Amino acid sequence: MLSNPLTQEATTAARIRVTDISHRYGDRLALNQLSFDVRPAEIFGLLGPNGGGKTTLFRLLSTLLPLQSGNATIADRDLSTQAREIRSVIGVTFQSPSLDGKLTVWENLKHQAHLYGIAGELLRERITSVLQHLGLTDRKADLAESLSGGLKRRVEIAKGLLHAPQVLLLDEPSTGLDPGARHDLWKYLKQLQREQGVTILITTHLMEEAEHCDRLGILHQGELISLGTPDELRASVGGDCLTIHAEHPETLQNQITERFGVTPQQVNHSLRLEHPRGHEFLKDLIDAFPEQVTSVSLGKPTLEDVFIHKTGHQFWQAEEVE
Ligand SMILES: Nc1ncnc2c1ncn2[C@@H]1O[C@H](COP(=O)(O)OP(=O)(O)OP(=O)(O)O)[C@@H](O)[C@H]1O
Repeated sequence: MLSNPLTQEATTAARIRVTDISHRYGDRLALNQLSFDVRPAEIFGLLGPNGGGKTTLFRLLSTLLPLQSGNATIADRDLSTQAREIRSVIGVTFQSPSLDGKLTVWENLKHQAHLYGIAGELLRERITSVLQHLGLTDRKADLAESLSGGLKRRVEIAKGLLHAPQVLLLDEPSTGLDPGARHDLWKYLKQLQREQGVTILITTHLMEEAEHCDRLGILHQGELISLGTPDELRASVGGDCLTIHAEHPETLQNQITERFGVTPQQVNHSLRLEHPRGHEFLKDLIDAFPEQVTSVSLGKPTLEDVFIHKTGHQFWQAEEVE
């Protein structure tokens, strides 16, 4: 169905290249000098709390918003001068539903194919192929409105794949899906990547979704604050993470600094500390302040810890203050 991944590999090392992109809405700087590459057949996630700038970047890359500053290429086409060509090599799935509930799955796909000038035997071939790849063949005659949320999302993705794009852009693909449907969706995305060499860029504010990506860029207040594989990002946090609860966190923060020469971060109403040997430090901490410490948790760093490490905010707290 889709073009051969080997021929795609030959063209360039970056399937998407973003260089120094900034974007303003009036006085508000929504994106600040973003630069990153997405490699061929990679699943790349843009992770960030609401308001971080994901949707703005997504709209720029999907050619819905004109570039104000910086540049980008997708499959070697220039975003500012070749938007039409880019539209022919990308498939886009937006957050908002786009299916016509009164039409069948097949009819929804047929109308989408017509938009790309696909008709006749090719149309039948393409629809049959995407239905098969997305496990939808036995639902082709069902009305879209009768499908579960997970199946609808799959049909949305099928629409984006009809013209055999090299690059798939997915805005918050798991939002509103139950865990089973999320699991299925990821199975299909990985299959697309593996078998068809499709490059996939997703935006997400879900940590568990980010874990599925080959690499991640973490966006906070319009800036790319971290870039790497989930393992690399976690390794960037020094050692174990301790979260310490106390009745008077500020007082305890000062006492810990005086006693141990390290200053925990205050995050919400708790204290947070990274330590290379967390279990040993935990014991020393309890021995030193048995009355003040009400509870402590110790764990290996998570992506949430990466976010706190870089910003001093909890992920969800960052969403609320935006
Ligand atoms: N049309 C607009 N006019 C003014 N400000 C905007 C507009 N769209 C977005 N913004 C602002 O730009 C910043 C980035 O928004 P954006 O929607 O790109 O973030 P996001 O990470 O996608 O968040 P969400 O998941 O909530 O959509 C936010 O501060 C937002 O309020």
